[in-house]
Amino acid sequence: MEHWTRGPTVGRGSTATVSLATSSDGERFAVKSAELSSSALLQKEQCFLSKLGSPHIVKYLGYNVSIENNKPMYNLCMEYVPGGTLFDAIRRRGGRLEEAVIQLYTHQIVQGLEYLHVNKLVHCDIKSQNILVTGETAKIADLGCAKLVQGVEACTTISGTPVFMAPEVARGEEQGFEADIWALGCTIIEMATGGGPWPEINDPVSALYRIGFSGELPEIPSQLSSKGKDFLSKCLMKDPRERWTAKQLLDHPFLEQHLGSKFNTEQVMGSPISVLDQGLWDSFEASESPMELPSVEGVCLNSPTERIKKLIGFSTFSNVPNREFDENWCTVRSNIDEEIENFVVSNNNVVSDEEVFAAKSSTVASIVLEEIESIHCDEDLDFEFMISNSATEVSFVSNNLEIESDHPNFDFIHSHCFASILF
Ligand SMILES: Nc1ncnc2c1ncn2[C@@H]1O[C@H](COP(=O)(O)OP(=O)(O)OP(=O)(O)O)[C@@H](O)[C@H]1O
Repeated sequence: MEHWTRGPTVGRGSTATVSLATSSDGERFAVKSAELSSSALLQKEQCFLSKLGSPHIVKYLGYNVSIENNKPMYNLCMEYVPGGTLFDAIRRRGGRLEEAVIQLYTHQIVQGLEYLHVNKLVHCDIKSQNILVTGETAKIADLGCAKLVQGVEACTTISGTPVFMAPEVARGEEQGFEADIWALGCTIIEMATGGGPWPEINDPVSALYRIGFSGELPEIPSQLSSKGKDFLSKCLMKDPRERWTAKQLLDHPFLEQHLGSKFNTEQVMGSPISVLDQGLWDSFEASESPMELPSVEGVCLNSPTERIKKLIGFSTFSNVPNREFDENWCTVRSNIDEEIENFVVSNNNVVSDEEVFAAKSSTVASIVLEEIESIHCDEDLDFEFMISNSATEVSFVSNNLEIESDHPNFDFIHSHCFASILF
């Protein structure tokens, strides 16, 4: 993906802009771009997408770094899906989809989810705005919030969109595969009604309390067939252990029956319209558990992680840590033979007090560990974790979760980085 030309913008999210692009041999594709300095989520998405291959997940084509307007841009290239999002399609269709179309799209989303879950990935942000459609095809997109589940433990960091969160996620307990199934249920409600699962709630904090603690369930749309209602009820089981898995849902009679797909694709397609700019429906990424609730105005929230990400800034991404910048590096632990992945964070302007040090270590650790887990899930690899003595740079190489060191800030690193303690 070296030679291509950026075309018109086709979509904007909170973290990136998506453009239509043309390769040197005339192929059209989509490029999701963010400034390199703030592309951590996009890079994480690249790591996930590059490992996946399913007709129900948007297809990865490559990535590169370009310089545009004197700024380095990180570009994730993927197939272009001309119909836009399912959210757009619902609006174009007059605010609701007929059951044959709901069934068709649901079937494909469940197939995509089953594929992700078999690969130990939780999408964490299933909603109509993250499903791309074209004619009779639906594909899961936007893996920016996705997480790799290791072993039987569900993720304890929480991401996603408040109104689509499952009760256990809203309570900040865990976010496993079951949470994607709940969000699928909410997406079916969107398709059937044109609205969200909790139409009467209009702020994220109320949504989280209601979902997590009221014991209520979203209303099942009355116009759905009995099979459709039953399918939805299996997605919206309060107890995640009782919720059906994607694999089970694939055998549900709602997906088995062939309602036919003779709907007018013209109506579902058409040019994408802009998405609602509504905090309640926007995603946020990785607040720690126990969960910190979003601010009322806030979309992207005042979680400690977000605050600190902003504080430190991500100003360098390089295959070689910039150790010349600060000569006094401390290797916290290393058994490295070969460098596999490198992530460097630096900010010359930050005062290097203990708090900032801890914050930097923690932020980098959480991002990098997720990144690394996603890349090398089954391998035991060499690793290195280094900190400059002035605490202005942190460097990770490869993937070990343990730190053993006599470093004076070891306690900070250990407790703040690896025990998921809020700071
Ligand atoms: N492959 C694609 N083909 C066509 N349009 C796309 C494609 N990928 C994304 N888009 C458009 O770009 C928009 C933004 O993309 P995306 O949701 O991936 O960005 P984001 O910054 O991760 O969003 P979010 O705010 O949910 O984090 C989408 O809503 C969609 O309209």
